[in-house]
Amino acid sequence: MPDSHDDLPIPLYSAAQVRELDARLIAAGTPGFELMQRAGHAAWRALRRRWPDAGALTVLAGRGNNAGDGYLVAALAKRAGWLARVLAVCNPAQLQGDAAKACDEARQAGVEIQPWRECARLEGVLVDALLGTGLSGEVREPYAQAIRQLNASGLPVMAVDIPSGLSADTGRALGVAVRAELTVTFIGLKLGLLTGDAPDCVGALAFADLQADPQIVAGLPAEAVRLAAGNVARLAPRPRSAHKGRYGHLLVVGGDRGLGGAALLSAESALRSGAGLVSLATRSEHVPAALARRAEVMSVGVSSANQLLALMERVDVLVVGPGLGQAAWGRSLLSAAARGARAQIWDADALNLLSVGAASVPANTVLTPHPGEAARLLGCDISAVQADRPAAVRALARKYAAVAILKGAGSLIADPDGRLAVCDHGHPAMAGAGLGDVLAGLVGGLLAQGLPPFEAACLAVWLHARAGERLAVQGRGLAAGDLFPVVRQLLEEHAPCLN
Ligand SMILES: NC(=O)C1=CN([C@@H]2O[C@H](COP(=O)(O)OP(=O)(O)OC[C@H]3O[C@@H](n4cnc5c(N)ncnc54)[C@H](OP(=O)(O)O)[C@@H]3O)[C@@H](O)[C@H]2O)[C@@H](O)CC1
Ligand SMILES: Nc1ncnc2c1ncn2[C@@H]1O[C@H](COP(=O)(O)OP(=O)(O)O)[C@@H](O)[C@H]1O
Ligand SMILES: [K+]
Repeated sequence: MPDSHDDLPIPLYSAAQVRELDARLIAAGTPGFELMQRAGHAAWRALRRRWPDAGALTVLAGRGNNAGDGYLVAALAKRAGWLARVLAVCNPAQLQGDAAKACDEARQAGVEIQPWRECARLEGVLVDALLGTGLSGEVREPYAQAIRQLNASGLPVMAVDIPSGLSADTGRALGVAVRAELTVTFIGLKLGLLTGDAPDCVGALAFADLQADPQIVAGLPAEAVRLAAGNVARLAPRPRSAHKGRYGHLLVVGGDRGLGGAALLSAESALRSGAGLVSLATRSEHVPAALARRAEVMSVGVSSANQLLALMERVDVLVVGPGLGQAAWGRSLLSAAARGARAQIWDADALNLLSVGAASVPANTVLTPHPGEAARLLGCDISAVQADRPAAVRALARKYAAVAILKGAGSLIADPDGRLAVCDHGHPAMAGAGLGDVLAGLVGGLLAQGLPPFEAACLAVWLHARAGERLAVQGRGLAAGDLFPVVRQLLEEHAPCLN
């Protein structure tokens, strides 16, 4: 399957940064209204490409420059012979600057402009030009009502720049947000288009650079990067003389009573990503099943911290937490693991124990919380994590001086130095048990093969999400273990084992 997001840029910006880009472009000689006209044209082109035969559109317009873009789309549609109407949530007499000019242009083109009412008739493709990057705070009335009406209409919706109500910084719906089928965004890709509530609001995402001078754009450091084939790390090809000792020895620690499968999934995932040697420290009663399922994994029963410490002497990387439980067994193994000077991945119950102070995080650790675990680690509730996922993952990385992966749609990876990456791949079919265990093993397998923690985390998240997408064509019911052959295949496509 081709990477359908390949045409999107890599850098991601906040709303303030996009405003700064606008200002720099204007200062360098491109008038604001010229940029708005380019935005109008880009949006109109995208709309016509997606709905060539619609023949009618209704623009819902607010009062800022986002509305200006919408008025210009209406003017272009009208001149192309479409039925084009604008429903104005803000009295056009109150529009200012470029937005007022755009409204005049729509009038001159013969566009019908009417005040928006709750009972207003909607027809054709709906163009959401209510709120753009100027949104601040929860959506107020009557905008909220207009958004609800648009969402309830059952008609196709194109969002201009960003679905109204969605925060360009966090991807959170500020009370309510438009659910678009297509979003056309301008100049810089906004971080909030890729995480949080965005996957349910943005629809297909198209990008238009508005012919912005690439040097001016490159002059502004981005807030984050979007993970893509071109910017995730590659494993080096293996020399013909390769031997397993060069690709790391990884030890998975976990699998208390009733939870044995989680640790085994992580171990198999590490094995399937190319780790040289994989061991599993688990409850003795799980060892026969582990050996039967994966004879390649050296499965050992451990009942004490000392046994684990002895095993740790021989390994390079630890994955601690899958199925670890929070009882005495898991606690003592976690505190033993925390004493080891090894690169580690802490997942699941290792994170839950960490949140209650049962251990402290060693250097070179990757934390892999889902939003519930992240909330416990940060001492807040899940809604606070989801309200600002970029801030939450950054806070975790800082608090624990570790690389942190905040999982869930639009997974984010942060390091303590402030690097931030976002993965807009993945699929809701991945919302099932064990997918996180596979990710933890994958990060570990890549660390074992020599990638640094942040690079290993980014590549693992990207491979995992891409594998989920490939499998999701078959629909729900994806079993975590289904990912192994697909991750292997993707890894080879991305970085072949041999030159
Ligand atoms: N040259 C350029 O810069 C280019 C910009 N471009 C376009 O401009 C867009 C940014 O335009 P912008 O900055 O005018 O803001 P925008 O999003 O239209 O809305 C601002 C208005 O919204 C209102 N409002 C705010 N919060 C609210 C709330 N919670 N609930 C309700 N209302 C709320 C607020 O109203 P007020 O509070 O003032 O009454 C304010 O007046 C950008 O997304 C892109 O589409 C392109 O044309 C390319 C060139
Ligand atoms: N809707 C979704 N879209 C994209 N990825 C998802 C979605 N739901 C779950 N995932 C991914 O699946 C994995 C689930 O991990 P986790 O919740 O820890 O599961 P478990 O603990 O059962 O292993 C994470 O990597 C997450 O990002
Ligand atoms: K909008």
